[in-house]
Amino acid sequence: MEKPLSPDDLPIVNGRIYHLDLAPEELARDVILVGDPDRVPLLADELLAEREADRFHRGFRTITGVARETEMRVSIVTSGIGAPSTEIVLNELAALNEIDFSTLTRKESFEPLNIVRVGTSGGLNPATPLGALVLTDYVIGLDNTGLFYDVPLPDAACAYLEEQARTVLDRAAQPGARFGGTLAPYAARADRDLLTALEQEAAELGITHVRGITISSPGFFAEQGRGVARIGSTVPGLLDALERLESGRLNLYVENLEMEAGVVLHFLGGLGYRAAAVCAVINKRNEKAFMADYRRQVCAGARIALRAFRRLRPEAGPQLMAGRGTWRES
Ligand SMILES: O=P(O)(O)O[C@H]1O[C@H](CO)[C@@H](O)[C@H]1O
Ligand SMILES: O=c1cc[nH]c(=O)[nH]1
Repeated sequence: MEKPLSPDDLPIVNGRIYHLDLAPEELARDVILVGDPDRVPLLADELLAEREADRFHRGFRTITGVARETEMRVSIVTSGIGAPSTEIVLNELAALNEIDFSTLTRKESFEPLNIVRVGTSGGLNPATPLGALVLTDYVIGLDNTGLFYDVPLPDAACAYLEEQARTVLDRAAQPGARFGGTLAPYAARADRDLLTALEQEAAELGITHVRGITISSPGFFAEQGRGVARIGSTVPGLLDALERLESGRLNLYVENLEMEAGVVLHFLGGLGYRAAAVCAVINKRNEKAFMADYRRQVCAGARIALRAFRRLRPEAGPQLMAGRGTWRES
């Protein structure tokens, strides 16, 4: 018999997972993951008919309820900013889904979660307008969080992108830079069915969108080509280098730059969950433009995610409240 997990392996406090402060029954099978905790109530107000759970701990807000339009249960969860914070959240979501909290052992069977990151990003393709939604087809992670998870390469395109990214970053490194040549990009891809469903829903709703390659950086400033006083950059021409990246047979543009999609698609793909990312372009560096109010765009991203979940699981049907605090999940 499997040994139960100990609290230092998986901290659970009063039946709730430590950072998210959630109990297993408070998590829906379909999840929208957002960077900003304030985006959780924004999307809940806009999209949910009823709320079941509303938790907030260590900056992570989660609201679970039933979506007005699809009548399906959904959890809207905060990832926080960047791969390290996101990695904690993803592990806790997987634990909520896969661990029996009463015995602290792994369940013999469970349904995979469906998770869509709905975020904001900087646009890299001059042809893609401000406010458009980028549906990530492939992602290149520049963080090293993903490197701690030895996920097999999803396909040959990922191998090609990793090689390309390594080459352009090495070439663009500042000569003599202490860390030049040490960046180790990893590639991952969105779940094919989820991506197709998102694209269909965006097209059906007439939402401006594009499918492309996303770059996930481990930070916002030097890691995204922004200058910093007094400290040099390891890769000063980062944006130009990324724009030169060739996608080979994929024939996709490098569309956007953000901070979480890499670890989301890499880690969840490795678990066999369905994962995708939809990020609004809120700035364009070539136009010196920045969109401070992007509420309409993230609501549109979340709406196509909800409709995509319904497209993937039409058999789920309306998930109405069966009694206070108890839900029928299919
Ligand atoms: O709007 P969110 O989802 O937070 O996403 C983007 O915004 C943050 C940076 O401002 C990073 O988290 C980046 O990935
Ligand atoms: O430029 C941007 C805009 C949003 N999010 C990012 O990570 N970068």
